[in-house]
Amino acid sequence: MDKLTEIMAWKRREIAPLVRPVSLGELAALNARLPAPPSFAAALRRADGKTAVIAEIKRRSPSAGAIAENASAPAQARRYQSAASAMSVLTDHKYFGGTLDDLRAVAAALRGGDSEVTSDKWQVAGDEAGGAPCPPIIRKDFMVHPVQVAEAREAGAGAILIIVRALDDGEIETLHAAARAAGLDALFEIHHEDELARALRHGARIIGVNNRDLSVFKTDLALSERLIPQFPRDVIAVSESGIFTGADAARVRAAGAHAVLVGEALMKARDPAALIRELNG
Ligand SMILES: O=P(O)(O)OC[C@@H](O)[C@@H](O)c1c[nH]c2ccccc12
Repeated sequence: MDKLTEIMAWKRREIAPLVRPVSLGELAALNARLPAPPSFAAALRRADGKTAVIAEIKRRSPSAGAIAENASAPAQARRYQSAASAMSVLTDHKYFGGTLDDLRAVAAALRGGDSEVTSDKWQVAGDEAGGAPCPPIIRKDFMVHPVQVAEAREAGAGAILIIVRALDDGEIETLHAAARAAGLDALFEIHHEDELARALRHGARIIGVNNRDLSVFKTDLALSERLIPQFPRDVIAVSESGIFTGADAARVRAAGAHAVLVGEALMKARDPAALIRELNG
C-alpha cells in the first residue's frame, strides 16, 4: 500500500466518530455567523508581480521525519506574518504532528492575540488599521468529509485542501460545495495530467502541483514545469513542495506559478521572513 493510501485509510477511521450529516444550509449559517476570513485567492493574486509565498507550519512529515518537533505554531506564524501572502497549517497529528488547535492558535495570533472569533477582528488587525497584515490560512489536512470543512471554518481557516488523487468524484463534489457554502476557497492538489482535467471538471479556481509524489516521496520541480503551462490562464497556479531557494521559486515562476507553498525550508530557516522575501523574487 502506498503512503497516501495508508494515510487516507487512517484519516477515514480517525474522523469516523465525528461524521454526521452536514448540510450546505448548516455551513452557510456557520459562515453567516462567523466573521469573514481574509480571501485566500485574493491574497495569492495580490503579490504585485512577485511570487506569492504560502508559508507552512509543519513539525514533521513521513518523508522528512522530524523537521521542528517542538515548534510553537503561533510563534512560527508571527515570524512569517510580515512577509507571507498566506499561511498553511498542517492539522493532521499522526503523520505531521499538527492539530486543529494549532490552526485556532495561528488564527488568533494573526488577528492580534485575541482567540475569540466573534467580532470583525480580521479587519481590525489587518492592513487598513496600519497593523501587521493578516494573511489567510489554509487548513492542510486530508479532507474527506464536510464535517472537516465546518471545523476548518470554525477554527479560522480561509481555505481547504482537496487532494484530487485521494478522492472519488462524488467526494470532491461534496467537499467543494461544502467549502463554497462555508465561504472557503479550495486548493485542488494534483500530480498528473488526468488530475488536472478532473480538477478543472470540478470547477477548480486554484490548483497546486505537488512536486512531491505522495506515494513514493520523490520531489521533482520538473512536475510543475510540465503541468502548470497546461493550466487555463484564469486559474491560480501554485507549486508545492521541494522549494528551498530563490532559484527554485524562480524556476517554477518561469513555468507560470503565481504562488509557492513552502514548509520544510521555512521551518528550518533562521530568518524565515528573509527567506520568504528571497522566494518572492
Ligand atoms: O516541506 P515542503 O517540501 O516545502 O512542502 C510543503 C507542502 O507542499 C507539503 O507539506 C504538502 C503538500 N501537499 C500536502 C498534502 C498533505 C500534507 C503535506 C503536503
